[in-house]
This record gives sequence, C-alpha cells and structure tokens, in this order.
Amino acid sequence: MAQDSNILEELYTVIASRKGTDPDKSYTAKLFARGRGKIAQKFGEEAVETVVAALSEGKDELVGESADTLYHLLVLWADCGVEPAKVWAELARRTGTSGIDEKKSRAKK
Ligand SMILES: N=c1c2ncn([C@@H]3O[C@H](COP(=O)(O)OP(=O)(O)OP(=O)(O)O)[C@@H](O)[C@H]3O)c2ncn1[C@@H]1O[C@H](COP(=O)(O)O)[C@@H](O)[C@H]1O
Repeated sequence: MAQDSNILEELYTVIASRKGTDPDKSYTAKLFARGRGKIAQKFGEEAVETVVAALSEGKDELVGESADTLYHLLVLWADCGVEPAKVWAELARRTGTSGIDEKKSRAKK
C-alpha cells in the first residue's frame, strides 16, 4: 500500500494514465472527455461541499468531501499539464515565509 505522503503522486499517475481511454470504463476518462470547464466546475462543487461539511457536518463527512476535492483538483492539474511536483516546489519555496509577512510585502508593491 502507498505511503500516505505518496498517495497524491500515485493518484495523479493513475489519473494521467486515463487520458484518452474509454469514458464508459473510467470516471476520470469521462471527466477528461467532458473538458476543462466541466473538470473545473466539479472541483468547485466539491470544494463548496467541503466547506459545507466543515461548517455543518461531521469529521467523517469532511474527510470524504476533502478526498473528493483533492481527486478533482488532481484531475484539473492533469488536464492543465501541471505536475504535482510543481505545486510541492511552490509550497517548499514558501516554507519559512509567514503568510502575514507575505501579504504585507504584496501591499507595498
Ligand atoms: N478518488 C477518486 C474519486 N473520488 C471521487 N470520485 C468520483 O467522483 C464522482 C462524483 O460524483 P458526482 O455525482 O458528484 O458527479 P457525476 O456523477 O459526474 O455527476 P455530474 O455532476 O457530472 O452530473 C463519483 O462518481 C465518484 O466515484 C472518484 N473517482 C475516482 N477516484 C480515483 O481515481 C481512480 C481511477 O478511477 P477511474 O478513472 O474511474 O478508473 C480510482 O481508482 C480512484 O483511486
């Protein structure tokens, strides 16, 4: 079984492998076939469902909706050709920079 830290990478690999495959056999292939607008819409819907779970449902619902949101975000990245490593690198670049300091530096520009 995948190490937790690798699960997003492994899921991304599975998702990317579904490009151009039969939409009747794979939900991911169906999403790719429906296009970026639909993929982005699904991501947005799942994100809103995650917000609702956090505000008015239980932890189990929040976990489930979070997983749905992450899956759809990975499909969106794959459709746009963004590899997870790019996002990890951006997060790593931000390590050690307080969000408050970063916002102040933006306000001065
Ligand atoms: N993690 C997921 C995952 N999370 C959510 N979903 C699917 O996302 C769908 C969301 O359901 P909705 O009713 O919101 O969406 P919908 O049926 O498309 O409805 P519309 O809004 O489009 O009308 C469900 O069919 C879920 O099964 C996922 N489908 C696949 N995966 C992973 O992707 C892998 C590959 O899946 P396939 O591409 O289907 O082989 C799987 O092994 C899983 O690991």
